[in-house]
This record gives sequence, structure tokens and C-alpha cells, in this order.
Amino acid sequence: MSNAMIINGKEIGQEIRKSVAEEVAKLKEQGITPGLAVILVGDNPASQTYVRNKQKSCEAIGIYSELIKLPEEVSEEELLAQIRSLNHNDNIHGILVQLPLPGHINEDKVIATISPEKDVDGFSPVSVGKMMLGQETYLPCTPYGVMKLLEYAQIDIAGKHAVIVGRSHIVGKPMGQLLLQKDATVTYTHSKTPDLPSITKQADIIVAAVGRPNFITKEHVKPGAVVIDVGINRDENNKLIGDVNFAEVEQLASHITPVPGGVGPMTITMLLYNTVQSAQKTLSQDKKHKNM
Ligand SMILES: Nc1nc2c(c(=O)[nH]1)N[C@@H](CN(C=O)c1ccc(C(=O)N[C@@H](CCC(=O)O)C(=O)O)cc1)CN2
Repeated sequence: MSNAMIINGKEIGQEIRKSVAEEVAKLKEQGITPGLAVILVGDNPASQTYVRNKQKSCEAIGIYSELIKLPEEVSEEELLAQIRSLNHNDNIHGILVQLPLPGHINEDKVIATISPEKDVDGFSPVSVGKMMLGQETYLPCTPYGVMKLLEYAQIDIAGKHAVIVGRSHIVGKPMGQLLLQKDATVTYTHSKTPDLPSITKQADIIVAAVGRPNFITKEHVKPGAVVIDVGINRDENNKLIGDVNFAEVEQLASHITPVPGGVGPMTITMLLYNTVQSAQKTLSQDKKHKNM
């Protein structure tokens, strides 16, 4: 089989960011600057990089961003107080707390404190519930980004068998739901699934989000399958690698996402998109109030 078509998340992300920038410009003409607050707790180097990239990306398209840096030992109550204050800040349309959080903080409680109207990460119980019901809400950025990649690569989803490897709250679980809503038949698998290759080999679409470097090999993939790699792992030389053994799998797959340059850039792109959506909602609510 010839080499797979590479789905370039960097390029697709740039294209989407261009149209998001146009929406930002329109909002500014109407007196609204979309605002994103990013809360970073502690000094995890990867989290610092992601947060920096989020801020740079906001700046590049005219979104106002505010970084709230809290020390590793901050109390849960102090963090919750910061979120409550941002919930009431009219200049802020999106709030995110960079994950993971230090062990002494209850992540679920923190996420549930973010107002669902500003939950541009799509992680809050209200957002997740609405997503499950197919109601309008902010979709979690990484699975939303994967859906956009499939759309731009013109991959048919309806009637296809999608196998998700991984069951995290922020990627695996919502990923399956979004594919199901597009009429895929979805199978969830995870680290305790016996004989994984026998299941993934049946997949037309594989989404690898298991957090283990090079975990998906040629033994797992049916020729012609679409393979989406959500993994972000570092090898022994600190090189970024995915959950998929790219060199092996690209020879079998019809389409594949690289790491870096695949799903990763889409996560931030969809965050910008959700933030602008939130600002647009505020504007239309203001107009309704003023009867315009
Ligand atoms: N509050 C959140 N926390 C975390 C999320 C999230 O969506 N919201 N996701 C991940 C980390 N993440 C964003 O926060 C993220 C990961 C990777 C990338 C990315 O662009 N990756 C690039 C490579 C970047 C590099 O060189 O390190 C790529 O794959 O090409 C963006 C965002 C966990 N926490």
C-alpha cells in the first residue's frame, strides 16, 4: 500500500484562525473585544508552554488574553475565588484552567465552578451534558479539532466504524460522542481491553488518545484506515512523539495525522473559535436586552 495522505493540522488550523480573526475584527467594530482568561497553577514546563502558545495565538488574532499565574501551593479556595471573580468579569468571555492541576486540588470542583457560559474548554458538567444530548454548547477543543480535521480532509464518517483508544474525560469520551453524532458506529477501547488489535483492525477510523508513545503499530491497523493521533509524549531525547508509530502506520493508512503538526495545533484553534463564539453570544444578548 502507498503512503498515507498526511492531514496537516497546522495548515488547517491557520485557515480556520483566519476566519476567526475576521469575526474578531467584526466584533471590535461593534465595540466588543473577545477576552480569554487563562489560569495556570504551578510551574509544569509543558503547561507553561501551552499557556504561552494560547496567549500568543490570542494576540495574533486580536483576542485579549489575561494570564492568572498561581503558585503550586495555592489553596483550592483561592483558585475557586479567582474563577468566581472571572465569572463576573464582563471583559472576559472565556475562562480556562490549564490541566493538570496539583494533586491537592479537586479538578472536578474547579471545572464545575467555571460558568458554563464562559467554559470555552467545554469541560464543565453542564457543557458535557449538553454535548451528550446534542444541544448547542462549547465542544471540548481537542475532539472538536479532530472533527474539523476529518471535515477538511473530506473523510466520510456516517456508517464508518470508529474505534477510540483511550477514555479520558477531555479526549476519548467526548471524541466517541462527536463521531456518534455524525452517524459513526463507535467502539471505545482502553488500557484494559483484551486483544486490542483484533478490535482496532476492524476500524475505518482509529483515534489514538491513550498517552503511550508509539502504542499503535501496524498490527493494529486495517489497510486504508484513517488514523488520528492525539498523543503528546516525549521520547528519551525529549522529542515530541505521538501514540501512533508513524513510520509503520503511514504505510498502511489512507490518512494519518502527524505529531507534531496534526491534532495539537487544532486544540488551540478551537479554543480561539469557542472564545469568539462566546463574545458573539454576549453581543447578541446585549442587543436583545436593548431591543436592537
Ligand atoms: N485546560 C486545558 N488543559 C489541557 C488541554 C486543554 O485542551 N485544556 N489539553 C492538553 C494540552 N494542550 C492544551 O492545553 C495542548 C497540547 C498540545 C498542543 C500543540 O499545539 N501541540 C503541538 C506541539 C507543541 C510542542 O512542540 O510542544 C503539536 O502537536 O503540533 C496544544 C495544546 C492538556 N491540558
